[in-house]
Amino acid sequence: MTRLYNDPAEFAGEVLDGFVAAHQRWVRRVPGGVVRNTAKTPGQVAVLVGGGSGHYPAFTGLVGQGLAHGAVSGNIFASPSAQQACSVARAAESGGGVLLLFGNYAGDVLHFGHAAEILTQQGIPTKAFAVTDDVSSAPADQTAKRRGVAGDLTVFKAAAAAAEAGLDLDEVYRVAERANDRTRSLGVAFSGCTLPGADAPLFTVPEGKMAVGMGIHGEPGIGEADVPSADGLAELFVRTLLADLPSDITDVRGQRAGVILNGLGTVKHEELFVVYRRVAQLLAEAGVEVVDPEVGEFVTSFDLAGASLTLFWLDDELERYWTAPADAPAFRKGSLTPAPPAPEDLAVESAEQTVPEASEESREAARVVFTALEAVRKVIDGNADELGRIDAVAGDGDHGIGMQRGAVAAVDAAREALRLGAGAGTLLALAGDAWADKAGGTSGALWGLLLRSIANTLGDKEKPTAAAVSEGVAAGLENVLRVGGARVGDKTLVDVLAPFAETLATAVGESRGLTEAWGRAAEQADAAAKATADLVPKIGRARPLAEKSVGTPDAGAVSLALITDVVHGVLAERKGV
Ligand SMILES: Nc1ncnc2c1ncn2[C@@H]1O[C@H](COP(=O)(O)OP(=O)(O)O)[C@@H](O)[C@H]1O
Ligand SMILES: O=C(COP(=O)(O)O)[C@@H](O)CO
Repeated sequence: MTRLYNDPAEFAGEVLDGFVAAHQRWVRRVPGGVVRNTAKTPGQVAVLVGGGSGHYPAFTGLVGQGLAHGAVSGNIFASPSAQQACSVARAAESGGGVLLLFGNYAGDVLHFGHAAEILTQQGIPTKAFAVTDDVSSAPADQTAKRRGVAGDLTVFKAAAAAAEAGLDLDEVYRVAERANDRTRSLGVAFSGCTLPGADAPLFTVPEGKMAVGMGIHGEPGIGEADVPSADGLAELFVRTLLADLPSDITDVRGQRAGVILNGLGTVKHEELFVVYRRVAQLLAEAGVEVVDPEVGEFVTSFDLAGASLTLFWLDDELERYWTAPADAPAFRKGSLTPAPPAPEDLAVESAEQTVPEASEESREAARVVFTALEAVRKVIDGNADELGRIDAVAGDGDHGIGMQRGAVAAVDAAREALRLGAGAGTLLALAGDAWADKAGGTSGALWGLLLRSIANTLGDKEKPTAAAVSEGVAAGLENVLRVGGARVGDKTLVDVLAPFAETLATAVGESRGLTEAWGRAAEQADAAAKATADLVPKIGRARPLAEKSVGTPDAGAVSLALITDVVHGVLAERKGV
């Protein structure tokens, strides 16, 4: 149980406030996260790490000399937005480019990837890299599909030490890639975690059993076993990881490895030491020489009772970076010369917002779009708990909360845009950007993209026609497919968006008005959302839990169908746009 909180919605922000207040020697707060509070080294690559909140010391606790230059911090269990990553990167960079490092989760991949594009376009060369160390989340021949868990730390540490050593961006990226290729982790859990404000755990593990292959969001494991002794757990960990070696290691005898025994929440240091005692014996028996082992909490999941073991197979270069000194709030090694405090004022510019000139017809349409967004906010509010419940079956249970944050932000941005006299296109674009920024997560990125795609075809000059709306939805579908990489049948919101876009285009092609065409498409969307219950997920967080998800519809598909339905209501009331 997470007992100490104020307003659960404010939890992530308040964690950051307290963390910064307690660690001013290392960090300062900037919009989107934290950066080092020490002077920059001109020309050094800035290594930024990031992800959702709820995993301390990942990610903010790893900011400091020898480790990350900054951390981008999302809401609980939801990736931060591209806007947040850009803001932290601008504050942290010092002319050598930026490397963004994060675990391999759809939302993180989308937002950090987008941030890398934006920053590079703006003249800050930036690369993004996703860590994939969790052996239980995909087979050895599909390592790119694996999740990032406690092995985040070995990759962050190696890349950051390479940056500190003066390597350029391409070289630091190469080191991150090499460290990731040589990192493997396995986790287990004995009970689930409860998010602040929730009255039940996100998942449960039967009494006396442990979930094997547990992820850091409490994604249920790939198997279940009786709770073993401490030695039994050490044996499971070591046996599994020695059977999943990097491709360039055939014999472990004589190899050197960094080791992390990580507590995921409520497992005590004493228990970890008992497990580590046997891990060390087993590795020694296998002929593996352990270098700088770490036993403690490095990536957590609230009150999840669980642990993970990470092996980091070293070569000379990786060993140099693994053992290099570091000084961060939650990770210290060796000794280094303290850098002077940051002298510069990192205050981020906040420009007065303006909107492009719009025609009266487009401003009239903007009022309808605003009403539609308000209706979206209401329907999401009313269904947030149910969306969270559906998402928890095979995901991380945050879909309702994420959609709520996005919809609220979109309405606020749209209200401000109306006040400034925006046309329909600009209003929807600003609403989409705010949605992506405040929601984070996979659906935040995709909803931002979808709204922006529609906004682009509406523009601010013409009265939006049914054809323009339909083209915008089609462009949105194309962009979601391109960026998200899902296909129809993968059990995502694409399974609703595709038939919705197709039905809308057909009905508009038959010269139906927007309201009627949208109504037909919304009916189709509702049926398509229900039909996702029969599908087996092939992408995203639900994939490793494919069978568990059958019988429950996809959360993102359901929320999209709800939204198309309420927007139809608004159009019908207004007799079309
Ligand atoms: N690659 C993808 N393409 C399209 N939609 C996706 C993709 N991955 C996930 N989704 C959608 O996102 C929904 C989950 O949204 P959300 O809970 O906000 O994300 P997260 O899993 O990042 O917490 C899923 O139910 C699914 O509909
Ligand atoms: O939750 C996280 C990312 O999840 P998304 O599904 O990508 O939003 C974060 O905690 C791990 O970085």
